[in-house]
Amino acid sequence: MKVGIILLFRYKVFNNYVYNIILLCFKLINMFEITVGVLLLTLIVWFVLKIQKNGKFMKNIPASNHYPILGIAVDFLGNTENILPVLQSYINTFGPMVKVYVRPATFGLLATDEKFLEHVLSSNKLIDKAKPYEYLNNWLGSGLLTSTGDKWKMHRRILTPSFHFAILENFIEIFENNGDILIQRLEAEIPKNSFNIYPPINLCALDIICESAMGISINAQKVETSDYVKSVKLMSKIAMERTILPLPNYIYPLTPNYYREKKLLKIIHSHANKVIDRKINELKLINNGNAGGRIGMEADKSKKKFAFLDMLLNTTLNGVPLSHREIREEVDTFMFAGHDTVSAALSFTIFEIAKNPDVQEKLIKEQKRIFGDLKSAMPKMAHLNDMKYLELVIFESLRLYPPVCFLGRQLKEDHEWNGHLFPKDLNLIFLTYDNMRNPKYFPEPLKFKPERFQNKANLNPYVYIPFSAGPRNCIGRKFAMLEMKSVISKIIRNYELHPANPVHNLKLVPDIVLMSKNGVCISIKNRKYFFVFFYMNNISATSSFVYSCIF
Ligand code: HEM
Repeated sequence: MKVGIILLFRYKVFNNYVYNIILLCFKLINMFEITVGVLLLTLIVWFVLKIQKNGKFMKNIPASNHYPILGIAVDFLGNTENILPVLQSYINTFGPMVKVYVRPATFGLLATDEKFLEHVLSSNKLIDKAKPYEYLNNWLGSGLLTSTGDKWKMHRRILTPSFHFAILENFIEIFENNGDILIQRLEAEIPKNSFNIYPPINLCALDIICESAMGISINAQKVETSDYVKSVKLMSKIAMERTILPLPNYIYPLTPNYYREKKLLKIIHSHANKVIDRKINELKLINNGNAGGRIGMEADKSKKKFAFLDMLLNTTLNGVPLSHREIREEVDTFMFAGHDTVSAALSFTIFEIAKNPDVQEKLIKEQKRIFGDLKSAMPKMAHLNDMKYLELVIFESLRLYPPVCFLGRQLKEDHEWNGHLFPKDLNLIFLTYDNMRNPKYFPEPLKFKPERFQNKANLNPYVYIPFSAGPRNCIGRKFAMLEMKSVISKIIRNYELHPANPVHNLKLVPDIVLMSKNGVCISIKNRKYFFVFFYMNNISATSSFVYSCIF
């Protein structure tokens, strides 16, 4: 072709100018070919070296089936509904530790081995979160859930006192008041044979986290502006979709999810900013002596027991207050972690109570023992602590439907354990959902049996870990337990819970937090009360043991 062009030039078909342009094009094409060649060669060398290096590690650990380039992503078929069954099938087929190929020449380790879980989760060194947590970065930044190293340590130390017993005790009134609004809203559902309990509970949990931890009432249950709630759901879904199809970050901006995420983040961040601004204004008023004390903040400043957002706004590190961005990242983190997990746990627990009349009957006897016939009693901390059977019911629900189904860590250096050598950068995925359904520890694992928690022999602290374990366990676990007890106690004192008609089967999807794709449907009737007192002393004693094991 080149010769043809030279001949055309000779016979004056082209002038000099055109000839130079054509030659330049050829040079560019040559350069492009060389560059592509070099890149391909580098890729092949990288691939071979990586495979050789990988060969050193995890030699005796079986690998799941995988496909070229896409790895195990093909098994998920792009649908988050397939995540749990697919991962469980790997564990069932290959055992409690499985190598899973996530990208060409890059594998992760899927594990349910409780000894390995204990080794990693109890470590003060292995605290870095796995790569997929990065997909939350645009949303949660480096808040407590996603951060690591010194920043995480510092923030965990600052925030731990805001979940102190004395602070939580003040929150009970908030749980109760918002529970009352929920009870009123549920009245409209009485005539229905089936309704989804998740949305009203979700709004109630959002009101509770905003009013307690943030100290700001947003009245989500009354005004029903659920843009924030909807955006959180979609953001979680997007992050999970990115996890099962891990495209390189530079390709992400070419996908529709990138643009969806941008819109959602605007809504979510502006919600967090509004909460912070309102709080700052309120603090200014208080400092000017124009407002009284608030729930969630101890009157005596010297005791330094502030609720969460007061704590963040009052904190200085080396004399410098936290930046607005740092505060917003923590507000986003706690708002999400504090309402979505609890909404899931509450809905699934209520679903199971509705399905199991014997469990409901025992719960009611316990409520009557504590409150007599008082539907509208306002529980105090002592009452909530006394709800031992309800505690067992919540434990059992968290076992079957753990709002957080897996935990992830990344190794920052090569690591040896039990004769296995694990490479630096390896992502570890712990499928705790499967641990808590393991028949070895929980016979008849799919049955809802709260009494199983009376038997302490069943409780390996690294098998039953709905709130994780070790230094990175859930900071809000006591808050969550109290909130759930308060809300469930109120619901069952006011309503009889029944299964939906037609029967509703959950479709579980781990969109970061476990959800049911088709809702959590039940039906309710007004509860008719009879004056009966009942004592359940034996249940009280054993469940105290379970409680002390977990907390
Ligand atoms: C039933 C309710 C809840 C469940 C099942 C739950 C579960 C968990 C789990 C499993 C983790 C570890 C996550 C990981 O390692 O990736 C975690 C961490 C966390 N949770 Fe919860 N949680 C609940 C409620 C709450 C509440 C109410 C709050 C706040 C008020 C909260 C705030 C957090 C935070 C900030 C972290 C990160 C802690 C750290 O890394 O230091 N959670 N939670």
